[in-house]
Amino acid sequence: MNPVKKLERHGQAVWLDFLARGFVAKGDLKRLIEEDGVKGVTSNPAIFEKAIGSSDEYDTPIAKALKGGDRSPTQLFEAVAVEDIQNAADVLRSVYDSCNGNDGFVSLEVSPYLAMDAEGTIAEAEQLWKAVDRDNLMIKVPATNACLPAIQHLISRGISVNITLLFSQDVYRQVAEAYLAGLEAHVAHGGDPSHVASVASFFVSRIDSVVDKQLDEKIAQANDPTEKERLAALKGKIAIANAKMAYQDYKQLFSGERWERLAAKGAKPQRLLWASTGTKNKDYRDVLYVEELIGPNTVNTVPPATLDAFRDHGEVRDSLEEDVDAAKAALEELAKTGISLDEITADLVVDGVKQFADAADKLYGAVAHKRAVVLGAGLGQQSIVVAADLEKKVQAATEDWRKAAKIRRLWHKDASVWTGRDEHKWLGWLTSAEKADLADYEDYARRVKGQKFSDAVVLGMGGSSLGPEVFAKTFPRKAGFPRLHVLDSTDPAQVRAMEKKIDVANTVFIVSSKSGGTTEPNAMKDYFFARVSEAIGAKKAGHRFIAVTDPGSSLEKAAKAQGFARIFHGEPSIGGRYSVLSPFGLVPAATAGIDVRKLVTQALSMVRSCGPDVPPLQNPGVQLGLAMGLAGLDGRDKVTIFASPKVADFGAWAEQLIAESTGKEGKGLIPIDGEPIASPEVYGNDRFFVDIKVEGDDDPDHAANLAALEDAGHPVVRIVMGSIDQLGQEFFRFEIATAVAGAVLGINPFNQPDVESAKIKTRELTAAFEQSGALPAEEPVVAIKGCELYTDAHNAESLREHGADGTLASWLKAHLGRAGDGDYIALLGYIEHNGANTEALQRMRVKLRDTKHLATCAEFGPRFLHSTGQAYKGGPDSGVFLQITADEAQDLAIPGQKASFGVIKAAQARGDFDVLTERGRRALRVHLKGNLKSGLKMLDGALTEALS
Ligand SMILES: O=C(CO)[C@@H](O)[C@H](O)[C@H](O)[C@H](O)COP(=O)(O)O
Ligand SMILES: O=C[C@H](O)COP(=O)(O)O
Repeated sequence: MNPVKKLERHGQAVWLDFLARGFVAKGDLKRLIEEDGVKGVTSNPAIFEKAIGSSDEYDTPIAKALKGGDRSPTQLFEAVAVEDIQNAADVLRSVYDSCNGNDGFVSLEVSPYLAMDAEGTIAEAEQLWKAVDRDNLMIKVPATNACLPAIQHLISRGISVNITLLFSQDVYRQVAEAYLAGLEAHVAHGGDPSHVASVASFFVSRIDSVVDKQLDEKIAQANDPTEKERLAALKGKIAIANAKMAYQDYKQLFSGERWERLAAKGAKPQRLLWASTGTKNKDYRDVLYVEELIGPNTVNTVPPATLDAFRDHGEVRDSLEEDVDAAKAALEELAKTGISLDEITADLVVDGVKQFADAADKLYGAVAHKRAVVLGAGLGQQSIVVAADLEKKVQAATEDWRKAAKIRRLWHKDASVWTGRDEHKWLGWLTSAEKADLADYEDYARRVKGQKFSDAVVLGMGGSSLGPEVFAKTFPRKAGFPRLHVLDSTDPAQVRAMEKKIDVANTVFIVSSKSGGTTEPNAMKDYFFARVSEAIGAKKAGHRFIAVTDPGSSLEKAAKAQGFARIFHGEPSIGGRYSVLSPFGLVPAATAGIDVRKLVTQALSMVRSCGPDVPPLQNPGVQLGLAMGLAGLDGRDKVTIFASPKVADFGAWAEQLIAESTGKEGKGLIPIDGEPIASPEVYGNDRFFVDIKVEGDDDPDHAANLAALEDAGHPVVRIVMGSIDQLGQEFFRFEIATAVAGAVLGINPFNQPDVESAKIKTRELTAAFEQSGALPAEEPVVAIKGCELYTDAHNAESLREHGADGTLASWLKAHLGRAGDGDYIALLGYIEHNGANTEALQRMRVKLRDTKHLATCAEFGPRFLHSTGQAYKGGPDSGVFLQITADEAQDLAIPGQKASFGVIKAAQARGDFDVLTERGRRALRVHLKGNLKSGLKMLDGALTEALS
């Protein structure tokens, strides 16, 4: 008779420690049931990893699962695993029925990531139990300290449990106790225990692997041949002895009064299941861990190779209760050698969890990859090319992030991923897209459309304006909806220009401020509220205003008092620069008629791609963040962003995110946005290039330049969006990447301490104005025809030492001469942000870059104060700043305020400059007198001279 089948007569059930889709589908499982009397199947993360990860067998089922809509790797894995388990359970159903529910089980394990989390284990076990929905299912739960209560709880709910990763006799007793107590609770709640089954999976061969190794070490150290022999005699014996002793416990635990009470109600004993029974040591019989553990009411789950071997040459005898005394003696003998089985078994649990987590990482990585292949262009594509040394660092960090489960910890809001301060309070953005109330946005959009507004203007700064600005500039105007504009300035000319651009009587204003207390949006609100009141009457003016602000802010109070049409609440656990996929971005988007449902649905695909279940290697956000952060640590800290015409404004949003998040404590990344691409000679070795384009935005010259940069050894990241509808994906990719880069740099990416200090300085200056009617007087270090130069004594002295005298060019030359390798030069213009002025600054920055071969920034104040300003003040001391201010051609009063827009802007420029100089930064202010256009021309000329 087939030896496998013979085991049945000895009361032992053979289960198969293997599962794969085709194996069940092609009838192989059925054959083993019929021919070998196999009575069950066990699966574990390693088994699924082999089945799914190492074959293409699951490509079609995964693609099919994705047809119904995108899903996370966990959901995809569960979909295919549940189907596999159901199929196996259905094949085993006849066994289950013929054994009266005492056998014929198939086991599915909860995620090994939850091995230390009882609540998570319970939730997942209950969900899997429901999803598989088969009587002959067992949910596998590890026998960790944390999960013992979960075992008891699940049993008490009538869920059949296979307890896995069991090595020690002591823990086994606790597991049996959990089962008994769980059954008692089940009965107490009126449950029928005859429907509950359980096995305790006692791992065998792994014990010998470790014990034998330690014995070998001792044998090598021993001098006495008898001692060597004594030690050698224990090799290959301990795992079996340990299992035999556990079986003796089993007999005790499942007899006696307590048990009889449960048995009388139909309870089944929790059988011991021998797991890890494939022979690892080639010197041992390949059927060792089957032959030596045969006994009634037990299970042995064997891998296919062991099953084949046993069928071929296995010998059956009642071995489990043979020589129990010898087993006991072997364990005592082992203790005398100084090898601690308790320590070994405790370590094996930890190691077992790790092994399964490693397998799960591989499994989820494979599923994530298959998902990405199926989604194809539905997901923004990313490629990262870096030089070999940086690549090695990225690889090492990827492995470190995997081992330390950092992406899961990030999603679980574990502040220790960063500095361990209050980062956990600022992670609301991880789930903001998922929580978006799409029906409400759609309803709101319909109402906006109904009003037939000509324009919509967002009044806000930084995090409250840069996202909406990308929407406004990326999406074409939607018929029937207002044209979306953004105003983020206190520059009088800019405010006036916006007023001219719109039909004030027919415009909806979105006042956006998380804190509600920011100076600029409040000033802009007061200004336009007065203009609208003039146009349509004070009573109705509020109907044209919407507020987006965090609950309870001063803006909310004002909005209520002024009768705003609607107040949308932001989420206080989201910092401004991470808020674009929350009402701060989505309200303006909906106002402009952008399909918010599509935007969010698309964004969620990237959320899933960067999710906790996507290991670092396959996680695009983590990969980008690691590369960016590690390049930064290597001195390539100028993250230079090229954005193709269709998403040209993306860099302005990304630079705030990167600069404000990372630029602090003297560390950080300096984003460089808007520099036109050039050939490699003009760049230093401090660049990290990120190129983002929309499919179809092809420019062969740009592509050739980028390829040349890559060839020259610069790190180059290429991101290709399938369409502008994928914009939300890119917002999220960069958010995760920035958070990851922040962790690499060792800073808190969610605060902005130096933005606050400039705000304080500005408030002090405007308060002085309110009191005296003028800003405190200041003396230029030199007044030249057409301009005045300002700086602090320290900078002035240094500049004079470097040759600054009576001409603008000499001061510029001295100032720029202080910039060396690895530095950047920033032009900070407190002037109208318009086409002509942008062109003027761009001309100057390109000249600077091409002559000095340094990175350059061209920014407009006060907008950049809420963005890159953080890094300029708080980041690395590598900036050389040229602030540009100008006479106000025509100031603009703010209704109800003493200070005008011009005064506030001047105070902001001075506050900004004071903080820069107080921090010892290299800074010079040029104040242009008279006509701005001529002033900028003069500055350009002086710069050319200074650079010649
Ligand atoms: O726990 C059960 C069954 O309950 C098994 O699936 C168990 O995970 C496997 O037997 C082991 O993981 C296999 O271990 P090993 O042979 O790799 O040491
Ligand atoms: O980036 C954020 C800006 O400083 C604006 O802040 P706020 O939304 O609280 O007005």
